[in-house]
Amino acid sequence: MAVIEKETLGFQAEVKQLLHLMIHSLYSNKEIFLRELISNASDAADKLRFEAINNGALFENDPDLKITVTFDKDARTITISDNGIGMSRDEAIAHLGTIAKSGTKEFFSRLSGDQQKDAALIGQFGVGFYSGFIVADEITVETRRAGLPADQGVRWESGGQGDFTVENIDKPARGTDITLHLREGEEDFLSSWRLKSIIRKYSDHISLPILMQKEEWDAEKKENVIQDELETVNQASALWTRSKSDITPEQYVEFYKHVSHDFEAPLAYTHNRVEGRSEYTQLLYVPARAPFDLWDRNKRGGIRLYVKRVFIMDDAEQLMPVYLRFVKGVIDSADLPLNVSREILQESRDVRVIREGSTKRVLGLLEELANGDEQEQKDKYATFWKEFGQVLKEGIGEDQGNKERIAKLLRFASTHNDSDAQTVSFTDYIGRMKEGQDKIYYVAADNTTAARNSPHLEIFRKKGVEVLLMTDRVDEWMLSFLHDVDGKELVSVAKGDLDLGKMEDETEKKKHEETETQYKDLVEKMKTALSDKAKDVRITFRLTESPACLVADEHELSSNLLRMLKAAGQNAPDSKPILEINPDHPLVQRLKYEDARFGDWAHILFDQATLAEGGNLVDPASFVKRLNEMLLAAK
Ligand SMILES: Nc1ncnc2c1ncn2[C@@H]1O[C@H](COP(=O)(O)OP(=O)(O)OP(=O)(O)O)[C@@H](O)[C@H]1O
Repeated sequence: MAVIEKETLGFQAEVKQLLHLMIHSLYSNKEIFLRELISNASDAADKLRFEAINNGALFENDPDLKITVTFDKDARTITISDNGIGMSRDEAIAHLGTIAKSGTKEFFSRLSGDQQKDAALIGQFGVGFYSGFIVADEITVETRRAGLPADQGVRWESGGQGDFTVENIDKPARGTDITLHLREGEEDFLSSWRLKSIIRKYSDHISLPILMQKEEWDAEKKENVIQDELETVNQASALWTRSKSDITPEQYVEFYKHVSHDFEAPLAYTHNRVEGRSEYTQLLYVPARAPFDLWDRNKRGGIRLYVKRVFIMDDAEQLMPVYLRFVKGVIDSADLPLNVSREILQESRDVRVIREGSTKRVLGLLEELANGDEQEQKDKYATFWKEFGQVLKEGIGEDQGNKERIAKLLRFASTHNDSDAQTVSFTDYIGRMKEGQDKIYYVAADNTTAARNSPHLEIFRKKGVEVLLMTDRVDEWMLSFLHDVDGKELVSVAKGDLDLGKMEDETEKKKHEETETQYKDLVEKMKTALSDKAKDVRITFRLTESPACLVADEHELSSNLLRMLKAAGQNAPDSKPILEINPDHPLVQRLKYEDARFGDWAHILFDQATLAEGGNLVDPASFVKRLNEMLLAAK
């Protein structure tokens, strides 16, 4: 091949920013660099094993995959070597000079300059290879991609400032050696004991052997790494294949960090082997924090698929439904063929069985937290709900089979308390239902303040009936799939004719009928005056303080949903609302005797009701003009 000279290239701007931030905010947790580099080495071995399924020659007669960690006190270096897939020149430039991760833009936009907060964000984003620069002021990577000839090795070097160099070298052994030239003051790491204890702490779960030199080496040994002088410092078996009783909680946590690239411990996990019709092992985790790309529904995989312990793919999205896209972990199938592709996964019956089983497992895990008696479980569920509740709601529409289980996991803000936190479940609500109440009431609005101030709530407040506040964007979409819970119909307080069922007694009903007759003429007159705005006008008993409110017809989209659709630039059908007026309000009573200005009054009532529920007026200027005229007329 044509010899390419050594070239100097600049880091992508984001890499420079990340490096700077990392060095300044992760110094209190320096040792994680080793975990990150070992994690990459292990991934590189997984990738080689996978590619070798169809091309055994890639093993180059060296099939025993391993990671070796050595150090040199005099040269002040630590080297992490693997005989995994390695990198070509182009790959080294792309992978070690840019960040090609989803959520990158979001991550940078959230940085605040506050070191503590940013350190947490970096941890969440994942630092990977670049974390080497926390302890090193120079990193040399020597690598050769499996299958390329020995003269196509690559040396990548950088001081972690603005640029790096790449040049071709001879590298007889495939794989990657990463040498860290330690910064002044970091000599602590040049100790066999220290390195071993870090590896045991963070990387014991790695399924390949991690070898370390037993003691300090003299010059001769350094020249030629002698295998006999190396010892394996980890258990070197895939964690999920071990029996639960042999795995410590710390090991579960570290394994999570390896598969998820998260710095924080997970909220909960479930590990089990399924035998019978379908045979697989699952180790699934619920993270404690939403990733930056949670809302990217295309980037949804957190599951690594293995077949009989051989890594097959990352992000195996077919193994989890979209609404559980935050779940991370490993699924190891004994039934799938090793050469399984994403296309085959899509059609496979085995995959369907695994997805159904895993979904049930995750829902079970969430139920354990949600229904747990201990405070720790309650706190964890609250965290889960805050981070992932909105995504879980998608499941109501997407997973008919588990709809009832998911509904029980939902949490809402409610008029039962003054908090905006979503803590009330349907079960809580049903347990507090009033005598004679047979429906679950909710109000949908843009935010909890608007929801609480909705005039539609007045009668509910008066009667002491709880109303759930639906303020998340997905709520109304979700509710179009959820009509009842435990046989109790879900009813919007702003839709259809108000039906309080048995909560209204006979005397009340009779009184209402009489009032309706009294107001018949007024209602007709208003219908004519507002024919271009309102679909209908009617008397209501749902208001106690406000003169009027708008409601949507039973089967039409609510005005809140229409507003959201329009704001999102979607085609929303133009449907007129129904105006309901409160016969007990002095303004409405006065209208009975109004003649000259009747039309103006009617319009003002209608516009007011629109404003009260957070809507926009079609013709605000006319509203203001009418209002001013009224104010002037009032002496
Ligand atoms: N030892 C290695 N062998 C082969 N390729 C490697 C090795 N280390 C890193 N790479 C390549 O460099 C890429 C970038 O690594 P880096 O650790 O920065 O990110 P990552 O592993 O993709 O994700 P994260 O930052 O979340 O750890 C890897 O995806 C991989 O392609």
